[in-house]
Amino acid sequence: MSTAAADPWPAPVATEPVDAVVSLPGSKSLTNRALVLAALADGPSVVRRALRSRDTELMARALTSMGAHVDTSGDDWAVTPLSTAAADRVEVDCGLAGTVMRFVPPVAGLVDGDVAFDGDPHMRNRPVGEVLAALVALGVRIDDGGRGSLPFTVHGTGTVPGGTVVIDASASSQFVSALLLAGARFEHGVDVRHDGKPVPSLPHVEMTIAMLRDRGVAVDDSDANRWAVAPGAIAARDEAIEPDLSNAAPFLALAAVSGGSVTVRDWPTSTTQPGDALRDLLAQMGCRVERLAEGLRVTGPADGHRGLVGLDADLHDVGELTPAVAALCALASTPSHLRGIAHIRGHETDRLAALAKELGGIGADVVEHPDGLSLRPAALTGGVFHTYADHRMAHAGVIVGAAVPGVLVENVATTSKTFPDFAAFWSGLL
Ligand SMILES: O=C(O)C1=C[C@@H](OP(=O)(O)O)[C@@H](O)[C@H](O)C1
Ligand SMILES: C=C(OP(=O)(O)O)C(=O)O
Repeated sequence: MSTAAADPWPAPVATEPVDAVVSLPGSKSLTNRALVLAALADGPSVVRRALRSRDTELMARALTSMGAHVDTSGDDWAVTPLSTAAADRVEVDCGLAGTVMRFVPPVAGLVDGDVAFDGDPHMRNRPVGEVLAALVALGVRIDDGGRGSLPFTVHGTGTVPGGTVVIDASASSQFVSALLLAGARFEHGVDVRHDGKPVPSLPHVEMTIAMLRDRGVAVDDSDANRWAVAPGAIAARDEAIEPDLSNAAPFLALAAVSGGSVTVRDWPTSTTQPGDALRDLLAQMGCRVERLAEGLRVTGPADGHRGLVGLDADLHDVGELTPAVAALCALASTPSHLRGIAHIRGHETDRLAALAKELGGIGADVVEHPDGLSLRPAALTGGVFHTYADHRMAHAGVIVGAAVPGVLVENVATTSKTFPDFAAFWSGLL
């Protein structure tokens, strides 16, 4: 049962070193890929330990409304694939989920019927035009009123010719993943070539490729900036979802700021999740990071955040870790420079602007750059920390709030995008 947290929410302060072992919910990125692939598969699938959160429930609903079936009643979600029957006019709510807005339109092309997409107000600002233009080039009819953004309608016919397409995926790796996930079901497969500034979050493309190969799909990624998916069946799978390693960031950060230890159970020994980079980032900041039989344990410096050293890092590949990492940098005792993350201005909010404003608002010495942030040590104070409906801004707020009395996190409930009952879970650790 979820309980409504106060708004703004007084973030609990870690008055002593936290010592905790936590089991975290499943990965958003793995769950939503597994659901899409199951909907396109050659038989029924099971997605075990699926993440139950707003983004994954929106995905389950989108696929079900198009004619697949996702049974979300238990922890293991049974998926019956899409049928070839015509769908009635279907409406897909993308919420604020990039994975729904980008991954579902190629699937809609494979449905015989109209699928209308819209989402939260801010979702209309998040980029998707490259995916729509690519689908048009691959033979799908789309009406987006010439905007290249939500709302739009995909007029599916049940088949997509596919073939070669050139896109600029510098705004989001999800553009590439979207085309690859459904590409095997296009008549000629898909051959995606990227032309533009470097693709961010490339580990997420590697995650897509690994999941496709695991389902028997042939993917050629031997050339940089080119991914070719051969036409063919996508095998049904029974797969367990790993814990969400990006959502581990605030919990491991809690060890770092309190000078305690937090162990995340079931940390995979090998993974495609970019959150695995936290091991290295936290070690660079002065934490002890150990793999134990129980999971991954992070121990903060003896004097907590005062012992943290700043970070000079290019986060281009792992941009979604920026809010939590920036919060730690604001608390560190030496300067930091986070670079290579211009693209996170297109995330749930403009994260560079939001972090500069909100961390600055509680006393951080932070400078916003076109592609990053620099932070220097400063004494932080309490105050309201706005989240802009961004779950990871809420994570940043609770991290600084664990170290600094009087931080009030506005709309902490927005964490439900990728984590059920976050505020209650967090309070239980402090
Ligand atoms: O494919 C995915 O599951 C994701 C890709 C990344 O998106 P961008 O490439 O837009 O950064 C990441 O930030 C997002 O949280 C999840
Ligand atoms: C960028 C993110 O989400 P989305 O999948 O909505 O793009 C994120 O979770 O940090």
